[in-house]
Amino acid sequence: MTDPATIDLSKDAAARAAVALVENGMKLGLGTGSTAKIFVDRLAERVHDEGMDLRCASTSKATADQARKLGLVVEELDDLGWLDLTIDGADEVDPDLNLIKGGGAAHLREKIVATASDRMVVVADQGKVVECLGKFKLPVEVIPFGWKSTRTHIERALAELEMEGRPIILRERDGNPVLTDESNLILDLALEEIRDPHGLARQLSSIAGVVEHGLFLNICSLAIIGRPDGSVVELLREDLE
Ligand SMILES: O=C(CO)[C@H](O)[C@H](O)COP(=O)(O)O
Repeated sequence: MTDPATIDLSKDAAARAAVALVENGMKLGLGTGSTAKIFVDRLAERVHDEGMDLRCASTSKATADQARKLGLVVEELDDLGWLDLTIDGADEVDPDLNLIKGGGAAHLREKIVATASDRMVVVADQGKVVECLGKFKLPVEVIPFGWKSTRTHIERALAELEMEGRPIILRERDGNPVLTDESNLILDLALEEIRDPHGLARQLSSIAGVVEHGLFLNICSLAIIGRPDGSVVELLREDLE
C-alpha cells in the first residue's frame, strides 16, 4: 500500500504546479477534497505574497469556509458569471482525461462550476490515474423522494448496458445517509469497469430522480499528476484547451 505521507507529497506537488497557472485578476473555481484543500492553502500563500486580486467560486461549503478563513474572496457563482479556470481533484482520471468525481459528495456543484469555466484542471496523485474508469465506485446524487424507485431505474439502466448485478450502495456515515450540500443522497455504483462512459452517462442522466452522476466527460483539459519526489506529469487534452 502507498504510504499516506508519500501521497501528500504528491498532492502538494500537483497543487503547487496548479497555483502557477493562476493569473492576477482571474475568476477562479475552487474544488473539493484533500488535494483541492492543499491547492487552496498554496493559493492563499501566493495571493498574500504577491498581493493578487482574485475572485473565487467554491464547489462546497467546506472549501468556501477554508478559503474565506485564509482571506480569499469567495462569491456566488452567479455573481461571478463565467470563470477563467477551475482547479479540482478527482477520484479517477483515464487516458482521455475523463474523470470519476464525487468521492467527497460534491460532484454536482463541482460539475456546475467546472462547466461554467473556460478551463478545468485536475490535480491528483498518481494513484488516481487508471486505464479504464470504474474501480472507484461511481457516485450518483439522487433526490431523497422515491430514491428506492430511482435505484430500480438505475439497475434497469445498468442491465441495458450489460452491467447487471453490480451493487448500488447508499452512502452512509455513522449509520446515517450522507446528505450533500443540496440535501440529496448519494448512491455509489460498484461497477468495476466502465467500458462505455458516454452511454452510461446518457442513461443515468435520463432517469427521473437522478440529479447528477460523477462522470466528468470531455470537461477536464489538463491533469497535473504529482509524484512523491515533487515532480509532476501533465496530461493534456489539446482539443479542450
Ligand atoms: O470529487 C471530489 C469531491 O466530490 C474530490 O475532488 C475527489 O474525491 C478527490 O478527492 P481527494 O483529492 O481527497 O482524493
